[in-house]
Amino acid sequence: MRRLLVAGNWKMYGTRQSVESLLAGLNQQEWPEHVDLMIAPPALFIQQCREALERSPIRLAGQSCAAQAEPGALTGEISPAQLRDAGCEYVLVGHSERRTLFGETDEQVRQKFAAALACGLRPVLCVGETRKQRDAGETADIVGRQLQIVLDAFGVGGLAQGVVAYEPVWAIGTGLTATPEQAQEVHGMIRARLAMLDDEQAQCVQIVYGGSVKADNADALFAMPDIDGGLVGGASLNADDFGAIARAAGRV
Ligand SMILES: O=C[C@H](O)COP(=O)(O)O
Repeated sequence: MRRLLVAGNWKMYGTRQSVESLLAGLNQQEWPEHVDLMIAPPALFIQQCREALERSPIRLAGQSCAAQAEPGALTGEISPAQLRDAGCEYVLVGHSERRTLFGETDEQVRQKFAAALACGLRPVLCVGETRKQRDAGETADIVGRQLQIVLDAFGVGGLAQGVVAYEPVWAIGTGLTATPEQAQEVHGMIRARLAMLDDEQAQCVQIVYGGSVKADNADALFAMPDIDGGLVGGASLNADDFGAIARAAGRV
């Protein structure tokens, strides 16, 4: 039986003060047992989060990382080794905002996935199609290609050391959530694709959904057989909402 993961991606939001009050709110929540919890704050706040969440089940993640594990002259980058050293256990790779706004390629995503694994981090591989691609019936091809680049290098076993996050780009930050059925269709397709290569490992891979997950749609999404939790953006900036989403995962 797979555990569910509820992950918060704070993106480029927060000040020291707002983070302090968000962390205080998170520490007042009742967290469900048997659910993995993680937040990805801006790197500047990782230390602050680590200290405040010392006694919390919430684990930490980087929002991205450099494509190499070794130190180097890469101004502005953060290596996966540095994230690990700072107390992170996860790192997002290939978030659609990195792909579309910063031009990250599949090859760079593969390198980041590799570098994260080499440093003992669990990479969260983000995949998903745009509205235009969905309307053109290309969802399976796009998501399949984004997965394949990692599968070619590491197989299903390598992917199982991380997490897959299906995030339809058209549902991110738009309030337009994929219906549970739409999301399940893609999650099921991903699982089937992995199962063709290695059924045993495929059943172990956590596939989480991201795209306007809220307290009031989380139950329906998490009830789907191949939706193993959520990658939550906007709603993770409110401690009560994030807590409610985590408790929805606890009810599965
Ligand atoms: O990483 C999180 C996703 O981009 C979803 O963001 P959202 O919940 O604000 O739509």
